[in-house]
Amino acid sequence: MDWEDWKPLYLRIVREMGYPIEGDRRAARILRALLLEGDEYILRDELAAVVGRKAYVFGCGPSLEDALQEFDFSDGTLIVADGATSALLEHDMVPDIIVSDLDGRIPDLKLANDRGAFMAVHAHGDNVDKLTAYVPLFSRVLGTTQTEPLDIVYNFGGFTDGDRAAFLAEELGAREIVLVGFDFGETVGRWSKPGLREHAPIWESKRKKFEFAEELLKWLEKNGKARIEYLRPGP
Ligand SMILES: Nc1ncnc2c1ncn2[C@@H]1O[C@H](COP(=O)(O)OP(=O)(O)OP(=O)(O)O)[C@@H](O)[C@H]1O
Ligand SMILES: Nc1nc2c(c(=O)[nH]1)N=C(CO)CN2
Ligand SMILES: [Mg+2]
Repeated sequence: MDWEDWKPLYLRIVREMGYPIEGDRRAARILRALLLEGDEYILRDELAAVVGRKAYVFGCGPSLEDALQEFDFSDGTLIVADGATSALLEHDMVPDIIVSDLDGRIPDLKLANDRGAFMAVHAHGDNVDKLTAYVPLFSRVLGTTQTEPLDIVYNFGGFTDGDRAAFLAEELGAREIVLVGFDFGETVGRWSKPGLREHAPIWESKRKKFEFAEELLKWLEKNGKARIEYLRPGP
């Protein structure tokens, strides 16, 4: 997605969420500097080579666990939103790509990365401390931003880790995107935050994030090239 197409959506998000744009810009510059320092960064084409025609994108909704038990995912690229990494590892699956703003369980992200997963690490105004602490731990890292892209820090569109993972899949060539554990609704899945032991009732800022994520996925369905479907486990 071009920055010019993304910009109006982004401006609405920051206005409604109350994020200072300069904070997001600064985070992108810091991520860029960390990537250049560490020399473990990758470019778009290297990540595109990992994405097949069919991609499963795993969110952290409460249905994730049942879906992992019920379905077979061997015919597509496995792209996880952040904490969903831990759920896949518990099912002896290693994601191909982790899309994260680094608020998942870092030891699990690191384990999956050591086992071959590529990282798409997102910079925003509220995760600079996490970027600084954890980016140097990882290999094969592609940087993303939600403001203007920089040379090695990309903006494929998308806001939350989940919908951003779908935008990344589309941009890197997937033409069938299957969303797993994308329940949204009133309950935040337990994989969403390292501190959560159980699924939790939604809180206000998360509700706003879910609203944008759903809207953006509808936008992608309408304007993207990929067919998007939701996979839901049986009752
Ligand atoms: N019910 C749900 N509970 C949790 N995540 C969900 C749910 N439904 C869909 N998702 C998707 O799964 C993703 C999980 O990622 P993660 O929990 O790290 O959130 P995030 O985008 O980093 O937001 P936050 O900054 O609030 O943690 C979300 O971004 C969201 O798009
Ligand atoms: N500034 C800012 N940007 C974000 C944030 C956040 O908390 N602050 N959370 C995100 C993950 O959903 C994506 N983008
Ligand atoms: Mg996250």
